Amino acid sequence: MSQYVLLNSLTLASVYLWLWWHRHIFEDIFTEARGLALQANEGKTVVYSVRNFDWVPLGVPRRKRPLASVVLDEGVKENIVNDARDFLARRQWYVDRGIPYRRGYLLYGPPGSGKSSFIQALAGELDYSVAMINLSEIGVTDDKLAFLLTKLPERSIVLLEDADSAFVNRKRRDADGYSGGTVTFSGLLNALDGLSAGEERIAFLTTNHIELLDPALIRPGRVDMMVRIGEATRYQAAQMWDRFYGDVDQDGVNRERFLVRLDELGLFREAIEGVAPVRTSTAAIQGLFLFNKNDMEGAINMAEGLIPQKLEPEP
Ligand SMILES: Nc1ncnc2c1ncn2[C@@H]1O[C@H](COP(=O)(O)OP(=O)(O)OP(=O)(O)O)[C@@H](O)[C@H]1O
Repeated sequence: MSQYVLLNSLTLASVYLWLWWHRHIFEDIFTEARGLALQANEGKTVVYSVRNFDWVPLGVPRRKRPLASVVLDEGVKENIVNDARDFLARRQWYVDRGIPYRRGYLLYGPPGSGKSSFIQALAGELDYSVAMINLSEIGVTDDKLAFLLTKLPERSIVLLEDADSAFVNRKRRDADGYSGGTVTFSGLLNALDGLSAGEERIAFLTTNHIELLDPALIRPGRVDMMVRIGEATRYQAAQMWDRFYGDVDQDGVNRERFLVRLDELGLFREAIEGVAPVRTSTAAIQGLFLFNKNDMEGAINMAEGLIPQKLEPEP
């Protein structure tokens, strides 16, 4: 029996010795696995969403969206991209002054104007992932938000969608003491600058309802830059045309016809007192061009469809 125990101990000792001797193999395996994972995600943007109390990749990593594919009004994209780049280059500046290394952006405007698309493209450009939370979702409570922000995936931009819902919830909570299992105003502020906020972070908040937000949000570190991403402008319509038909409309004659048609429809006219201006979204223009792939004439003829129609009530 004792011989058996001795043999077992010797075997165990030699296994440990072998493992210790070859410990670099495991380091190599981990390094290689990490390298392979990085390689697999090269040229891709990982988008994380929340499942229970964790960040999980949403589907497979997407091919990086080129910044050029998001058409914002003149200079808007460049301003934000330059600001983010400048922030990333100034880490030491923040450290030296003991300032939390954080930057916050608020993008607001109507649906379908390219806010989310731009954030995804920016993440790709900076080689970051996107960690996305929809604040209007039931179940995303203050505690959960705070917890999730303590464990953001490495090199990720945090995207807080529907920021206005935190303010709507505050009103609801003030009225009946119940927040309905969603994030409150103080929960959002804590997430942005409380202990859970972490030392290092780029956050984007988006909303369709700027009028519901509280000015307390606009403080350095919480929101440093506010940008309206609005309805399509003439400049954007022209740029989008070129992206879709530029190779077949090299002299731009049809682009001009398209823009004149939009002018006739009153799309870019200034608001006149008492009359709401007619506007359309960049998403709608993209839809029109997708429907008329390789068919410029079709796109011009169907331009009227860009004007939002009022839904008639059912009889
Ligand atoms: N400015 C734009 N440039 C390029 N594509 C756009 C633009 N705006 C909208 N799109 C297209 O329309 C669709 C919706 O856009 P996106 O989700 O980015 O809009 P959003 O402003 O974030 O909307 P929401 O406020 O409803 O979240 C996407 O397919 C996107 O490619």
